Amino acid sequence: MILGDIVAAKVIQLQMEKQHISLDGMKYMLKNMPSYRRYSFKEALKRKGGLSIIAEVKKASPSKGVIAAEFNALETAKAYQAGGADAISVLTERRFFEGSDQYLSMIKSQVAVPVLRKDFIIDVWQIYQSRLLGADAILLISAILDKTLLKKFCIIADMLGMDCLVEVHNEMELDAALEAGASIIGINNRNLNDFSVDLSTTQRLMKGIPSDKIVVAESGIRDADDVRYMASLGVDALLIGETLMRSDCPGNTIKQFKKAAGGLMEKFG
Ligand SMILES: O=C(O)c1ccccc1NCC(=O)[C@H](O)[C@H](O)COP(=O)(O)O
Repeated sequence: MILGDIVAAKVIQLQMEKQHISLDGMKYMLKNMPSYRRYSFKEALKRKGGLSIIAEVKKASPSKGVIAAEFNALETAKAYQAGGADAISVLTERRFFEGSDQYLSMIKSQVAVPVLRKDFIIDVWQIYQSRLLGADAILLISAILDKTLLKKFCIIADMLGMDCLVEVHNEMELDAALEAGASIIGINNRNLNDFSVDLSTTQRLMKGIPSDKIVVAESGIRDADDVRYMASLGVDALLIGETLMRSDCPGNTIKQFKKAAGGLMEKFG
């Protein structure tokens, strides 16, 4: 029950972090600090004749352990940008992914594409914190938020000028995301409870998503064939972590993937 473990650890972490800075303290800082340059995550994902790629900075994961032993978050993000990534996802969760809030701030200050904060958001405090760290967008996981919270979190993020990628893995979670008014839906091909990956999850759930939504296929994309498969389903964007982290030249891999998707779109329109 890994998702439950991650959330339980997050509750404890938040109890400690909130002792250092209150929600009001964060609101004060947001009002008084100079704003960073913002980039629209949503605009970056809209199809411009090809699939958009969200490239993920991911040192480790619960399913794979350490993915990148020689890890440099900033250099990885710069390589992603150089390869044409449309947005960069930064895992900030510490215990299970070896992420860091500092990676997000550092990357935000050095790249000129939208930055997504990838964490397990369960509290309003984290939404304000994401904004302070420099996020252009945040991940909201439907499986760990009830409908009311999901809607409330989307509204707060919007108020703070951030987009939400609302992640779903089944029909029930998709209904909740749509009810919450999500405009960017992430279909996670990985079951977060048993780690199994099935790319046909995207194919199945795509059918229930209205055409005005932006769809991101997440997890398990390994090669150009997977990219072509996703492009054939009509998704707008791909979220890719492990494959890029393991690549000797992630920039080239992004270029190859974009070419693979572009070729298919030219062929089928
Ligand atoms: O990646 C995991 O093992 C994992 C386990 C439990 C909860 C979340 C998990 N991953 C988060 C993600 O959604 C992925 O990092 C992201 O979609 C990229 O996936 P991949 O390309 O397969 O690295």
